[in-house]
Amino acid sequence: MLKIEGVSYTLPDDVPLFQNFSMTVNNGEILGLSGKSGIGKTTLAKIIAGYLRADHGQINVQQMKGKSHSVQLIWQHPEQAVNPKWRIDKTLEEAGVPDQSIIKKLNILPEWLYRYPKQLSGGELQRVCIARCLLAQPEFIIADEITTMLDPISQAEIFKILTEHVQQNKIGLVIISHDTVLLDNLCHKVIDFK
Ligand SMILES: Nc1ncnc2c1ncn2[C@@H]1O[C@H](COP(=O)(O)OP(=O)(O)OP(=O)(O)O)[C@@H](O)[C@H]1O
Repeated sequence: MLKIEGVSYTLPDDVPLFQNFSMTVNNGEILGLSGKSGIGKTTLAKIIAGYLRADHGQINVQQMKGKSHSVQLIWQHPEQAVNPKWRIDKTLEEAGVPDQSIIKKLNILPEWLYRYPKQLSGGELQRVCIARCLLAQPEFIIADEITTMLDPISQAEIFKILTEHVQQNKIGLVIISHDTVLLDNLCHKVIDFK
């Protein structure tokens, strides 16, 4: 279980962004998080994944597998989430267990492995980032507007793969999106972050 309790965050210029936010994500649960632009969804995602520290409150992960990187964030902009000097094979090797079934499921072509990130399209690179996340065998995944650069068919494919994988592996998934229809279709529960 991932428990977020009473989390508050203040921006560097002393403006409070959000206060006393709580939510719980169970293993195998798919939870949607919507809310207007600039309200703080990405900031909350960074706090949950450990990239930012909250002013107050707690993030508790009750681990089933006891792994150190139990919460993984999939970023909105994949080109900002990878080392531009590493070829794709190195990025994937660093992630963890080299599970070829995940690479295949995400349609990552063998020829991509020897390229650098800028030699892939945004959508192709996002598939690599999703594979990297799954290879790390997280217990919880935060997917922050991960398909904004994809056409509707690719978007549906990506979410089908991701939601099937999390259900099969009892991973908790938080999908952050402005697309409330998408969230209603995919999630067990949707929270309006306001
Ligand atoms: N380092 C920073 N310094 C100052 N303000 C920041 C910083 N990072 C984010 N902000 C501000 O915090 C607010 C929340 O940003 P955040 O990216 O979390 O919003 P969001 O809800 O994810 O938005 P969107 O839906 O547009 O992606 C925004 O107004 C943004 O300008």
